[in-house]
Amino acid sequence: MTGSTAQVTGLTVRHRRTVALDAVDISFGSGVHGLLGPNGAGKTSLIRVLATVTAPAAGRVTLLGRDVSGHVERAEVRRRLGYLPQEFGYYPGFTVREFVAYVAWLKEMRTADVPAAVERAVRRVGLGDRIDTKVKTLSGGMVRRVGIAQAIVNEPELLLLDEPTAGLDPEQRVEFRALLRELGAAATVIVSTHLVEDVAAACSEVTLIESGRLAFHGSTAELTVLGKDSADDHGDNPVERGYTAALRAHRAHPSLPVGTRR
Ligand SMILES: Nc1ncnc2c1ncn2[C@@H]1O[C@H](COP(=O)(O)OP(=O)(O)OP(=O)(O)O)[C@@H](O)[C@H]1O
Repeated sequence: MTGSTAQVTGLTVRHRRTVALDAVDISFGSGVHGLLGPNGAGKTSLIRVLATVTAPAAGRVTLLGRDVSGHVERAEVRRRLGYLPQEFGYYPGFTVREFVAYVAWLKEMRTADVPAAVERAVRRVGLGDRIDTKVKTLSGGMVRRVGIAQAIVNEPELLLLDEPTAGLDPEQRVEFRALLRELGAAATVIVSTHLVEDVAAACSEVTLIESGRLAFHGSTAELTVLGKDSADDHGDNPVERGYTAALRAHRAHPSLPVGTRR
């Protein structure tokens, strides 16, 4: 892994009395990173901090070489990142082209570059033939793909996708994983998912969060080995067994992330 694109140290996020992330240290370099963990583990909280949507209660966040506690740095970083929120809002009267172009404008892309960038992003998510369709008339899975198109329109160096495969049918998921691998060749891609198959198929690195702490950070191959070495056989495939083994090891010794590489 070369230099880190996103790094957090001592990251603490609170939602009123709930501690969503508890002094987490982690860094992400180029490639596709899967973010896994049980419901309520803190995945969305981490992605929202990396997207500069939420300010942490404590800790330092460095994205694309900039400390984003300053608003000038934050504005610069926002132009260079892409973000698909878990619940993504859109203007229903907009066509796909209008909506993705609107996001390009928000990211302050050069006006002359926008039309071609919009067409390319929409084609990459397989919606080229729907580009002039109103978003509100599309299926849930297609709307999700519009969400991915708006996240990649500026060819981001850091791409954050919160459950991008939710609502996609099996064929779309397979195509989407191929797109993820392609995007990960040039950028740092962080994808939260509940589907261990997404991680096995598309991610080179895995970060497992549990109760606001890091339970595992390493390569997908390392997680798989953990599953092979495990005495119990919970899970239908090697990565699922690795996931269960890492969670159990973390629950037994919560202060020791398994496989952590700095
Ligand atoms: N707006 C909020 N107000 C209060 N508590 C919140 C809020 N958002 C998240 N939380 C709490 O923070 C913790 C972490 O939530 P987060 O959404 O980051 O988890 P997650 O891993 O993304 O979960 P899921 O897999 O269910 O999407 C949970 O205990 C959750 O209940």
